[in-house]
Amino acid sequence: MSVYTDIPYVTPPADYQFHLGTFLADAYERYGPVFRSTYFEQDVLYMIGPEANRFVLVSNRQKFSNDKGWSSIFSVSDMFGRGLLTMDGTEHSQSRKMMNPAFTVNYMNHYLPLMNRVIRDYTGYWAEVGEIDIYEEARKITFEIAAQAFAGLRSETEIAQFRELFLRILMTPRVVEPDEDFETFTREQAVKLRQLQGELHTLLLPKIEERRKNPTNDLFGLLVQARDDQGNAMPDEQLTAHANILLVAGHETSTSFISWLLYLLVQHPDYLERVLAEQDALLLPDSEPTLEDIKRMKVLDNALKETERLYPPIPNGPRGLVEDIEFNGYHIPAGTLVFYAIAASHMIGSIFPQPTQFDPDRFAAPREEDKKSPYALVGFGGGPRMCIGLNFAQIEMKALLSHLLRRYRFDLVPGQEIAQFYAATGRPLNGIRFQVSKRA
Ligand code: HEM
Repeated sequence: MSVYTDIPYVTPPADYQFHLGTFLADAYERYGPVFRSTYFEQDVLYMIGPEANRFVLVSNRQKFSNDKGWSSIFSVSDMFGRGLLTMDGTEHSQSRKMMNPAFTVNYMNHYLPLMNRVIRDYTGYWAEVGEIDIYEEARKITFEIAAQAFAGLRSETEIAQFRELFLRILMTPRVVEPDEDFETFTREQAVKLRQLQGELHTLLLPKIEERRKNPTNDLFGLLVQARDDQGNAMPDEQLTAHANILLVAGHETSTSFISWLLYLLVQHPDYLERVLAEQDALLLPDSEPTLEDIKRMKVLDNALKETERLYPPIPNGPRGLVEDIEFNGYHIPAGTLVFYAIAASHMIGSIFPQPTQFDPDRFAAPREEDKKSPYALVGFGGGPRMCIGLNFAQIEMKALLSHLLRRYRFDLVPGQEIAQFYAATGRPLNGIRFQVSKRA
């Protein structure tokens, strides 16, 4: 058994945040499924490929802490409190059990009318505007849907206030403190953050009170009524932290995903034709998709999977190791910061041939490349901690694309520099601009 320091160290190129997946997949070909590197000036251990993903997400998952991953490198708990993404152990499994019923496919019938309404309100005028940045526009839509669905906010003023507070929290810069070797918040910033969190909490408290008096069956209502195995309700702080984390995890990721999905379809007109044929067969031009329609959109489904593979909004799943492990002949000590590498796993040529090519049919029978290698496609994570918002996100994205593609024609505005940039999440760095006209 080799020791930790024997694990190869791979120096990232200066522009690695622009081609994280291919850079790491090349290193995987040279060094195998485990190597050390640096991300955001912090030492990390990459674990790559289906076996590594299964090891982290399923077979040895108790030895990996989400909180020591997400909160140590990206300060998620400092910014938004402890929600599902950053909990561990029993605290996590109890909360997840309480929330699961609000995220099943069939429960999506509760959210679909809201999604359709927000989509229609925000996109109805696009042909008149003529040019849009899909990243900017999709963010407005996903934020509004998430604020209404997860935090019960209704009025424009409340949602605007909420968005403003969120942005101020997300924009609080982290620095490298003299006594630390990684980025963190200064004491002053920590005080400011607590104040902003207090304001978020104050905004949500009346929503909690309303739901205590008059139970509702939206997600926030279900959380307010939920009881753990001992019959205890969640404290207010816990309820707001959950709502905040759902909003953070839920809108940024979908915004980036929608932008790349539209971009890829417009760049591949032959496949777009097939998506349009499917839409026209299922729906009239002005009708709104039902859950049953959405479940039947198989051609669009495969385009979603290919977008997940090529542009996963979360490039790595960070974990703090809480027990020593042995992996691939190495002894890895507790305390190591591990990334299970999502974007890189998707670029392994022996699993996904010609991995940089857009080819949604790789997911159709008989090829089904993802099914032949379980845990190779992990854009939504995997195992018991797989993204709880998977159904919500997929239905929201398919409803939006269905709405847009049946009504509009999209052409890329020429001369733009289009690039994916990865930090904690990925996004098209300069947005993606389209000319929009009514579909003939
Ligand atoms: C395209 C959209 C989305 C993508 C690509 C995505 C991706 C992911 C990934 C990769 C994970 C696992 C992270 C890890 O293992 O460390 C995750 C977890 C999570 N996601 Fe999503 N997500 C999306 C949408 C959403 C939505 C809409 C919600 C809102 C409900 C959401 C809420 C969460 C939560 C709460 C977790 C933590 C689950 C747990 O640990 O039990 N996500 N997501």
